Amino acid sequence: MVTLRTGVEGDYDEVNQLVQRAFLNDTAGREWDEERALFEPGRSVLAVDGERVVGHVGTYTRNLTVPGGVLPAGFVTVVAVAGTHRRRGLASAMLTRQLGEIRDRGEALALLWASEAGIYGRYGYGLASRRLSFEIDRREVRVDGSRFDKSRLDGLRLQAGPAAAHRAQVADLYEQARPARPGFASRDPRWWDYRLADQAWHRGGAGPLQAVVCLDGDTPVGYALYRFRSSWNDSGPNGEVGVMETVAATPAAYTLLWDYLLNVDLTRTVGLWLGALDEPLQYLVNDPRRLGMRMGDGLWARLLDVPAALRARRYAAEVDVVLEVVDEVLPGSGGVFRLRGGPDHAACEPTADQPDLRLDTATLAAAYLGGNSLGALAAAGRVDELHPGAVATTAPAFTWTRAPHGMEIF
Ligand SMILES: CC(=O)SCCNC(=O)CCNC(=O)[C@H](O)C(C)(C)COP(=O)(O)OP(=O)(O)OC[C@H]1O[C@@H](n2cnc3c(N)ncnc32)[C@H](O)[C@@H]1OP(=O)(O)O
Repeated sequence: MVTLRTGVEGDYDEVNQLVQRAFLNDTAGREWDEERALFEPGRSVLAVDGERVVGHVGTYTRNLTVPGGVLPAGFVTVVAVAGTHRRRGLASAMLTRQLGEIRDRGEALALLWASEAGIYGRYGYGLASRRLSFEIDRREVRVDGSRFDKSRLDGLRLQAGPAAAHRAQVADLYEQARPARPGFASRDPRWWDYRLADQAWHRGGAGPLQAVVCLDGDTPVGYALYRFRSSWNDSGPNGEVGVMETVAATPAAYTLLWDYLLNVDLTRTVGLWLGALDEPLQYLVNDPRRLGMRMGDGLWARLLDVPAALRARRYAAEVDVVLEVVDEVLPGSGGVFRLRGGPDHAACEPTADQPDLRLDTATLAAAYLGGNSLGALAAAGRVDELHPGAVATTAPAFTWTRAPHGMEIF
């Protein structure tokens, strides 16, 4: 008989074996130091068959940036069920229990990256951000100097080297940028160990992790993390630059960093898999079509305490609306709520007033980070307009200056 239990410290190795098998990974030669340090056993739900671990869902404790605010969230991870025990409801049982536990800790939302996009909608998760990936034929693309005032680059310089050598500068810059970008997550030292992990298997056939830091005088104002992949063919050099993340405090720093990344001798391709939907690069180059952009799904969000989540963010325009939120998985998390918000305030409480809009919790989650328009969701039939005109007055408030950006898989 399969039962569920909370994880304990000694579970890591068996859980990890289960997870690696479920993800079809070849584990030969891999060490797990960075991943092990992130394991929060008391936040894991395990399915056990006798002594054997046959299922697992995990949660990390981190803070998430939302439009105009930062809030604690449950970062859901390593969901796996043994091949011998699938399609009998184990993942559903673990994921539902986990959502209740996250809510009981006072975290207003859960967040995850989905291995397959068909899995999580049934549990009330909505696709809250999308990513733009780039595969750039770098010889065809250049930063277009005619599009900006080149004098803004005066005084900037670059330093490049192994990422570990630049860790302090990179972490400081990320920390400065984090509160302003919805989708960014807090990174304590364990998360930096994980982010900068550089064993052979982390490299995926490319070289060691590199950093390039942009300095204004002596002040760091931006960085990029990347790897080179050396390659040659009959025509000569065919190397790649694989960009992991770029963070810049100013447009000038961003411009100089990309100019550097696009101009590495002996490379032909520059790739960025987890770019933002509003990645400024697309507005900076001579030939955006050659950036090889493709859209994919990003962060999935699940609201657990609707009023707390709606109070935690700010709104691009003044809004006063009554929302009926339908939650069939966790009925206690749904209800009718009045939201009053604006660029510098937000209040949200249950109300007995008549709703203006009715939507399910996954639809509200999809709009929550500002990455999807309520108008577009309404056009898909996912929002019922109970008060004429309520979509048009509410939708602008839920947008934000920048698109939500999930820059790292957790
Ligand atoms: C946040 C993350 O970690 S994402 C990683 C998810 N894990 C993986 O992809 C690893 C490989 N896959 C697995 O380990 C398992 O197949 C899991 C965890 C995805 C599902 O586990 P199961 O115990 O089989 O799921 P369970 O039996 O509870 O099924 C729940 C529902 O999800 C559906 N489902 C399961 N897997 C998938 C899928 N890959 N795509 C679409 N639907 C799926 C089932 O059909 C079922 O639907 P229903 O409610 O309409 O009947």
